[in-house]
Amino acid sequence: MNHPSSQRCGLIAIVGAPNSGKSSLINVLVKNKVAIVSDKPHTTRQAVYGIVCHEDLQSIFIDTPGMVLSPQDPLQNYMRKTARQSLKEANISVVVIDVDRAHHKANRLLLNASIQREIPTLVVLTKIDNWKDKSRLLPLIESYRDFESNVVGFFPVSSHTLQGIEELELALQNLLTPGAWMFPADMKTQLSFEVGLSEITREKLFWSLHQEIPYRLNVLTEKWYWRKNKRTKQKELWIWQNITVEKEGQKKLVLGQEGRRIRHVGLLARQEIQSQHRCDVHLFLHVTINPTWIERHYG
Ligand SMILES: Nc1nc2c(ncn2[C@@H]2O[C@H](COP(=O)(O)OP(=O)(O)OP(=O)(O)O)[C@@H](O)[C@H]2O)c(=O)[nH]1
Repeated sequence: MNHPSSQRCGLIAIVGAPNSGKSSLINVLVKNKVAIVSDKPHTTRQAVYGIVCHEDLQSIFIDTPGMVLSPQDPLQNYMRKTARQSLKEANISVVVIDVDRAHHKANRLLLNASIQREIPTLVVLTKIDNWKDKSRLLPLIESYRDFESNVVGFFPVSSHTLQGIEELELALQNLLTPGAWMFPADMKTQLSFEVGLSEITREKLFWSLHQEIPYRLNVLTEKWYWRKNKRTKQKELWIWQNITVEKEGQKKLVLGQEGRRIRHVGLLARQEIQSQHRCDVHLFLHVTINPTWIERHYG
């Protein structure tokens, strides 16, 4: 690590409407998968830190849950509070706007909240790979003209093609202020090992299930340990996870016909954990019903 006196550091909140592309952006900025991604809203439930160190600089990106305008249950309430809290803690904010949903009410709400905090605010217009005709971007930026004098700038990007990412990285690095690093140089996220494992399985469930059900379930890593295989002498990771749903019908959907869906989810999760930890993985998934898990967890 460099000498603390030359270090610069910053907590950068990534906020935006649900499904706007916040987690995808963080993964690209961190150059590591720290946050799970899916095409369903409310994939991110808690603040996830993605930490990047470069020369004297440490950027700590906070992935936040999509801004819920009218919370319908304690989980959505918790998600809304988490997004607001992250904005309070941060010293830089990035408001992520999906170009195809540029006028989502959350965008202006978050821009106002960030500007009120008097922290540098960047507007990221993401998913520009979806637009062949880039001249459409100008009228979009124009429609946010009233914020122009209060924001650092508008940054059109794509987390898929990486277009515009370098410009965004440079702008963010220039905003980091002198201060000792908050995390060790080799740390990529604050999530614990077992929460990271649960998130991988939750992502595969989000991919595999239809709109509403993924949101109504939870994954908990109940037990895990490393073991050395006596025959191969290689280390293995053994994991037991519990998937909680609210109703019998949801359990049936998670299991799928003759258990096909849960086996597929298990296979995808196992493959990702194996490639992350470069070892054999044994993953056991169990589904239980608890009609009040959301109230118990978040109420
Ligand atoms: N075409 C395109 N799709 C993107 C881009 N960034 C994200 N997506 C897609 O948009 C969807 C949502 O992405 P996420 O990164 O999970 O969005 P999020 O804002 O973190 O979502 P929540 O946590 O649910 O609020 C996924 O299907 C992504 O693959 C992009 O730059 N281009």
